[in-house]
Amino acid sequence: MAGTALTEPQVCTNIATLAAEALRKEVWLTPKPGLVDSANNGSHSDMDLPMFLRSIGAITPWLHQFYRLGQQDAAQPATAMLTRIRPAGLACEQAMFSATNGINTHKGGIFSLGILCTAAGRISARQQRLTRTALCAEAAALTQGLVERELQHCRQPVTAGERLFQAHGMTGARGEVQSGFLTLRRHVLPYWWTENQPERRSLNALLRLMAFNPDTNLVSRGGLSGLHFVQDYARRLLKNGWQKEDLQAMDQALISRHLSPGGSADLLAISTVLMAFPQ
Ligand SMILES: CC(C)(COP(=O)(O)OP(=O)(O)OC[C@H]1O[C@@H](n2cnc3c(N)ncnc32)[C@H](O[C@H]2O[C@H](COP(=O)(O)OP(=O)(O)OP(=O)(O)O)[C@@H](O)[C@H]2O)[C@@H]1O)[C@@H](O)C(=O)NCCC(=O)NCCS
Ligand SMILES: Nc1ncnc2[nH]cnc12
Repeated sequence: MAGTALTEPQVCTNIATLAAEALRKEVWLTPKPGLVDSANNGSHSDMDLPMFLRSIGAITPWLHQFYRLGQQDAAQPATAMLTRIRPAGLACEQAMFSATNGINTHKGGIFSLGILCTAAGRISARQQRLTRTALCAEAAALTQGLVERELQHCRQPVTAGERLFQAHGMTGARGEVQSGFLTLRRHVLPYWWTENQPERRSLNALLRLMAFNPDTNLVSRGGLSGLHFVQDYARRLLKNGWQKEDLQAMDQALISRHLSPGGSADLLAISTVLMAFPQ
């Protein structure tokens, strides 16, 4: 799929399929520092590639459901949509947990891709052109005020994201989606075509994500020093040029520190989906 933007009618009915394909492409991509891939399980003792594939199979029907909900409720104001789709989001999370025996493989990915599929449903129901710009703007509209409502006003932090907002002001997945995927639009998508070979293209995009994405997984596992270690390492490789051997060495460095850029892995799948659309 990489390298060719499908014609709009195909894309607007296939975005959920695109998203599932992007998740499978992400987990098979190898070598991914600290992450599950076809070579090893990265910094994870409780996840492997077959588990990720089962998880993707479980959440795929829900990605189609998010698209349909977006179509059905296209006339609803954007700010009303999160409440309307959250039950599907939570049900999708339960489907993931059932497929993984309770392991969190794609919680962040469900949120980001669920919003994106909902956005595509709304745009296509309005007979508007499906573009990266329109999708990112609609995703931002659907999550407007989410950080303020769920993080700034959070009294008792429970999740990593809530704890890290209070400790460091990190907004995680919520902030990324609410900004219309600003990290991707600024640091990843403009550089997508600098690599001609599809595998290097995805690996370079992942490196750019590790260099610039404020990944709450890294901070919840290794503190701010863990995030800065990964960002500095990735920026050095981007500056000096890299080969697969460099990523294999980085993989060992992250594994030895129990670091996993799970948020960046999610955003790699999001980037793959967005790049199937015209600007
Ligand atoms: C909206 C929520 C999803 C927010 O959840 P939470 O309060 O936990 O907030 P975050 O920490 O911000 O995000 C959760 C996951 O999002 C990914 N992520 C992290 N940073 C970013 C970022 N900067 N941009 C985008 N996405 C980001 C990341 O997910 C991936 O990593 C997880 C696997 O890694 P691992 O280290 O194993 O994670 P843990 O199991 O937590 O650690 P260990 O126990 O193993 O040590 C996996 O989730 C990947 O996807 C963050 O983990 C949520 O509150 C919510 O509302 N969910 C309901 C669904 C819903 O609302 N749907 C509506 C429409 S679909
Ligand atoms: N390949 C991967 N390894 C670990 N966490 C992830 N989250 C999303 N994709 C992942």
